[in-house]
Amino acid sequence: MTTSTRGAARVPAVLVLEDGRIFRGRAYGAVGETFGEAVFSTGMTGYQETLTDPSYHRQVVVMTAPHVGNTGVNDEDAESARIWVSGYVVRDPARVPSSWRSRRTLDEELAAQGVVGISGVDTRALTRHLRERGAMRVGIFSGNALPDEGTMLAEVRQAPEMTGADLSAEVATTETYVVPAQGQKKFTVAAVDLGIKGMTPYRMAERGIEVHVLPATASVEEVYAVNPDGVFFSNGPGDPATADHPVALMRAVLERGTPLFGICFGNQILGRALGFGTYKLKYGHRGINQPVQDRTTGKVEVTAHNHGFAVDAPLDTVADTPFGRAEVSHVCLNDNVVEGLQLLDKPAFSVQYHPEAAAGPHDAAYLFDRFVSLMEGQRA
Ligand SMILES: NC(=O)CC[C@H](N)C(=O)O
Repeated sequence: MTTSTRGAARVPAVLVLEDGRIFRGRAYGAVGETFGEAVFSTGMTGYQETLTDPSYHRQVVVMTAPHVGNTGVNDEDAESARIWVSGYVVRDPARVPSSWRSRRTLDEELAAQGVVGISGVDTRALTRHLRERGAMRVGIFSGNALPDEGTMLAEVRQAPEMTGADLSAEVATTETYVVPAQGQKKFTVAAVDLGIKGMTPYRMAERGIEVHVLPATASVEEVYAVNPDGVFFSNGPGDPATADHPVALMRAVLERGTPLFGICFGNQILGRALGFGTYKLKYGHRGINQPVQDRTTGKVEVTAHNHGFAVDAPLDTVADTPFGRAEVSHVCLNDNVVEGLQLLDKPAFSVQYHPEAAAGPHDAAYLFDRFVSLMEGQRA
């Protein structure tokens, strides 16, 4: 059993929002200072997957679940090789984790990876504030001698904004690697890594797909050098309005008519490739309990989300695009945000949420089967 050292718990910490609101608490994880965009996640569980999701790069994640760290940190559930959140905000951290898989406490893991957090925060009040005012920049400062409030606020206001941030290259692989198909190999997919989560190639591999994960900077030639049956565009951090290279790459794939699937950032890139705009949501969707309707079947699914931007596409008309007709295939039932796109004249579709479900319910796993069907259709 692992027990927490809880050494940092006696050190004071302050959370300073860019609009001047301040929350006081205690250090959690590493002691120091950090900056990012304050966002909240409504997942009751799955914190290890959240922390290691590269799409959270440069974001300070506020957990709305009041009790965090209960199952410690294990060696199996990370979605990438490191924690990507720039800061972590919790109300009441577990004092002693309890799970047969736990190897370390969350407090220890955050400290070991140098991630500055804060505990003892009224996360309900903070979340309500972010819902009212929108996601904004934030700083966490911990230590026994903290700067005065004016100095901290000035530092927060100097931190970079999420709008206009081009971050994929900071998180994506620089070398191509292959995730082998499980069982008999049926298809080859070129997956463009914009910040991919580990579960995504795994979901393809378990369907007989050999996945070649390529850097975000991959050229059209590099994509087609693997002789793909399908091309995949991953999730990733940052503002999709900056993703000009992936948009150009995707247009080349659409031109050739290769089956195409995109998740999250990949959905925003498909939106842009088709000529739609993207925009920043007031406070985004993050968590594992978001209702989405698949308009192609009418079915409602409960899904995992992590997005701060969305595609601006017409909800009720079929759009004419440079690649033929396109429609909104999925919509969020909370706020009517576009959650999926599909082309009617080409084998291409995408969703704004996370069918790989890490963490989250498995309702949307059928989307990987849809991708397989597109590749089968292309061979027939
Ligand atoms: N998970 C993702 O791919 C997020 C996409 C994009 N960075 C957003 O916040 O909307």
